[in-house]
Amino acid sequence: MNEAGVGRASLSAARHVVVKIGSALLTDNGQGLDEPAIGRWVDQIVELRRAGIKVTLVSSGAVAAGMARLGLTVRPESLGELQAAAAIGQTRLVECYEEHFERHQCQTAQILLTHADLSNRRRYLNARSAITSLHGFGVVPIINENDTVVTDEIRFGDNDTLGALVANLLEADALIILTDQEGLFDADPRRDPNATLITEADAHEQRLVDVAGTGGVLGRGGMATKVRAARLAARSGAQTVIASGHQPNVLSRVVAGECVGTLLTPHDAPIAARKRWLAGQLKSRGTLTIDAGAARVLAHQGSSLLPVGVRAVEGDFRRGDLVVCVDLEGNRVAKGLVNYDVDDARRIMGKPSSEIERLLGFVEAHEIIHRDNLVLLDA
Ligand SMILES: Nc1ncnc2c1ncn2[C@@H]1O[C@H](COP(=O)(O)OP(=O)(O)O)[C@@H](O)[C@H]1O
Ligand SMILES: N[C@@H](CCC(=O)OP(=O)(O)O)C(=O)O
Repeated sequence: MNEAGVGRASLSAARHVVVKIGSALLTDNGQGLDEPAIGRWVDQIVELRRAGIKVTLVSSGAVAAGMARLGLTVRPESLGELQAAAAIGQTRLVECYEEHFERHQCQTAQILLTHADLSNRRRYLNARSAITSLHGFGVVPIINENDTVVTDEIRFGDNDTLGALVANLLEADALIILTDQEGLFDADPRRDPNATLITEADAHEQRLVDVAGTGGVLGRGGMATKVRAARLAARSGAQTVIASGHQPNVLSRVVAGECVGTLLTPHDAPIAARKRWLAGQLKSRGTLTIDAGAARVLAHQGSSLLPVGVRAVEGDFRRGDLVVCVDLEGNRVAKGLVNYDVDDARRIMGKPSSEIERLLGFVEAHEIIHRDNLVLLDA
């Protein structure tokens, strides 16, 4: 266990885990769902629940199941056909889980989320309270991306990212990513037979990004999105384990603290819930260019951003929207919720806060972004 209270041993204290099962694993050689394997994961999830651990499942497999039902052997390229395949497959996917959970008299619920659901604070909180209520009823939530309504610009695409954001949303202790490999290797084992397994690392180590490659034919993101997911999950203090879903009793073994797969740990204390929500946001509505002094106090003193530190304003945003702060060289420094509409922000930029009233006729706040609504970005 390290100074942040993480490590294999602490996994045995986990009370809520998010389990993500990837496409590469769920499909039986590309021939539809591997239903017996799904049955085995369900048995393991039920085991965890009997041990008093809440489990939220993030499952891929809709497109793969839909392809099998449509008799397609190649993943469709057109968005419409992919969405159709997902719509057909999602019902089969959830039905399959339901049949297996019913063997244990355990109920399930389907939740389909889009990026917009997690980027709008109200919808985010609604999703959280619905999932929390499901756990209160003893039901296992099964989450997937709502593939039939998303377009390329607004999709998570891979379910690793979705799993991490769900771990943030629910403040889960761990994100367990089950895939078709034993874990993260120091090279893609499908290409390099000498690749060795990384058993444990800080999620933020640069070497992880260097070794994580893309996915296979059925999976979307490969290891690159799993490492990114571990970093996102770390923001709410969750540890991530990447492990093979083919290993017998993998879930119980991970939660028992056994050395299976790759453990990626957070190195910082969890940040406030609101900041975690901010950290998960992908779409910004504008950019504030800030001077060197402002960049310094944001990064080193945890200060709010005042209008006086803003040099330029771009975009089309309203009060409350998410904007990115860049320094004079264009490096992304922070993102946060802005207190003024774009035109007002332009009028007050570079000015002391004491002049806001004279310039606008009202004062919404002295800061252009309050530090509670601001999160720093990794360099
Ligand atoms: N360094 C690495 N270690 C392990 N697997 C890797 C690595 N780099 C790339 N991969 C590939 O990532 C694949 C798993 O990702 P992906 O196909 O997206 O699966 P999933 O659908 O389970 O998310 C593996 O089959 C493997 O070939
Ligand atoms: N939402 C998609 C899953 C996307 C996907 O395959 O993601 P991943 O399992 O992370 O490679 C589906 O259900 O087909």
